[in-house]
Amino acid sequence: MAVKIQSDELHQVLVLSPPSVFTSLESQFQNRFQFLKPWDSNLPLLQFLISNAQSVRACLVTPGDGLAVSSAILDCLPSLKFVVTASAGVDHLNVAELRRRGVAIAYAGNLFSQDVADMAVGLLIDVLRNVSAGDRFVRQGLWATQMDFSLGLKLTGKRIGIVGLGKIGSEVAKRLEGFGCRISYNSRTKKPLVPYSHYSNVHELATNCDVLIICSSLTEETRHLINREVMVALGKDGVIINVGRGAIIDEKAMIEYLIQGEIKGAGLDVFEDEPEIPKQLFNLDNVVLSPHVAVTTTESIAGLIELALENLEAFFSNKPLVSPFLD
Ligand SMILES: O=CC(=O)O
Repeated sequence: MAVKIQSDELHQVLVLSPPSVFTSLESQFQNRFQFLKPWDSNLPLLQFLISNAQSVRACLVTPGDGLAVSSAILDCLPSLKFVVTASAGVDHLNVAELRRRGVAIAYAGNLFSQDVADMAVGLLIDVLRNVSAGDRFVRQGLWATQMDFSLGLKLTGKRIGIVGLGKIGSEVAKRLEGFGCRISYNSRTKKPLVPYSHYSNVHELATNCDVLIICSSLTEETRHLINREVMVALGKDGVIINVGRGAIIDEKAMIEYLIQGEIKGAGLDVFEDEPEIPKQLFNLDNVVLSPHVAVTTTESIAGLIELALENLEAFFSNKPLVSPFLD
């Protein structure tokens, strides 16, 4: 659906993060909004904001660029009333501080859920059936000379533990039911209408599953939720898939356990200190690595731009936001 232009006025919007999905598709915002881009200036960020952004009311941010929307930044933006993030997760925003300052937040909501769920299943099949490892084996010319390519593991019938049964987790469950898997989940409270087994304790979930799929958001409660004890409970044939946030897993412990064979394998789209990846992971054939792209498809990015435009239009027209982040 095309966004209707409400007025001829060109609203200024600060793009806080360095060149991103928003700036690569800037032409779609033109005639409606004018981007203010700090990185085009030689001034340090805060100085740029003090000199140029005093009247800016809205800004766009993307996660994963190491730039948290800190109090120091907000202090330089006295007129800011609206932040749009290009993400479903909001762990890069200081939500409490934004709330305190009366700044509204719009986010991607459920826009990416199906794509992320597809990726989780893709990573799981890859880890279990050695898809990427097989690709390396063939490309390296080893097929004709070596007959010992490792056996994969069957997906059908696997006991899947979903950590965080929100929209993404539910989409993962739906897909894996189709593969004949048995689904359980961990969340604070049991969901009344859900047919899957509920474990309020992630350790118990791991004890009763072959695979853990991390779909939750990163909060102080979920940081390092998947720790050594949970990995030991998952066991030597256990597989971990992470499409949530890197820091939900104790990454150092996981790498140690992957090397020692204490868990079987992992499929990882997110990392604790991304885009910095621990080098030990590069040598592990039982790990599939992905550069935090579970959310990004051509279709999802088109949807994201449309959503950002609709949210900006709603904000500047004093209408309800299309995808407000409400906690
Ligand atoms: O990880 C990506 C997102 O939070 O949208």
